Amino acid sequence: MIRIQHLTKSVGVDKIPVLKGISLDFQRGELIALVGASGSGKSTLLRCLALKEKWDKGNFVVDGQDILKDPFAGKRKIRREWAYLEQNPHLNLNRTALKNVLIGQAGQTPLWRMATGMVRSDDYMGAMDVIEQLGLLEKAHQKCDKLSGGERQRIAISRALVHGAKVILADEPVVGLDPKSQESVMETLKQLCVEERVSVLTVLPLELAERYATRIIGLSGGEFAFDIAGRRLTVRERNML
Ligand SMILES: Nc1ncnc2c1ncn2[C@@H]1O[C@H](COP(=O)(O)OP(=O)(O)OP(=O)(O)O)[C@@H](O)[C@H]1O
Repeated sequence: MIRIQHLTKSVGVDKIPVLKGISLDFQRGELIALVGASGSGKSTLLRCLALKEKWDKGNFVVDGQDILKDPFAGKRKIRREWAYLEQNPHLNLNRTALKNVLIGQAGQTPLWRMATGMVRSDDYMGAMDVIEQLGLLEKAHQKCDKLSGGERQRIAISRALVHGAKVILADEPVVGLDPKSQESVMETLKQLCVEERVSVLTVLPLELAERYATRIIGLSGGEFAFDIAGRRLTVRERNML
């Protein structure tokens, strides 16, 4: 289980508070959508959870391990087991989809492997299995510059899974994609939650949140406005954002 308690974060020289005491528990297999107005703190929350931003205060416990108490061990666990997906995934466009999946990102892979691109044959089989599971088998040997936005996002998801992600943090993973690609990325994330018990915490537009998420959290001014499961938002909740 993942437990976040009283996460606070302020930014800039004036120490403007962006997250004001966020507390959240979540379990394996949940697909949680974060919704909220621009500037409400959604990206900052994901970046704090990915340990890409320093927390001002708060507790962060994952599978019983206190992540902030021993920052070295904590960072290692989060880097190994949590994947942070950005709107435009960082892929090496001159390499094939398969190579991108195999080689991984900084922090997941030894530097020599990133530089040389050398991989073991066992790893090939595992990566191809995941690529097939995500419906991209025929694209595996294509260079990433030939892939669509949705395919690139699914390659980034494959890469996260091959490198052992148990939790995926995704910041607007479908922004700029056509409706069909949006659907394929969202179906992929949903399938991972149901079948592989991966947890996904993602910033989404409201309509996709209502369609795909098992839980919707509304953020307003750095605080949770609501946290609902198994239903659509009421008019009152929509007005809170
Ligand atoms: N490093 C920083 N320095 C100054 N202000 C920052 C910094 N990082 C974030 N902010 C401010 O904090 C607030 C929250 O930003 P954040 O990116 O988390 O919002 P968001 O909800 O993800 O917005 P959007 O939907 O527009 O991406 C914004 O007002 C932003 O300008």
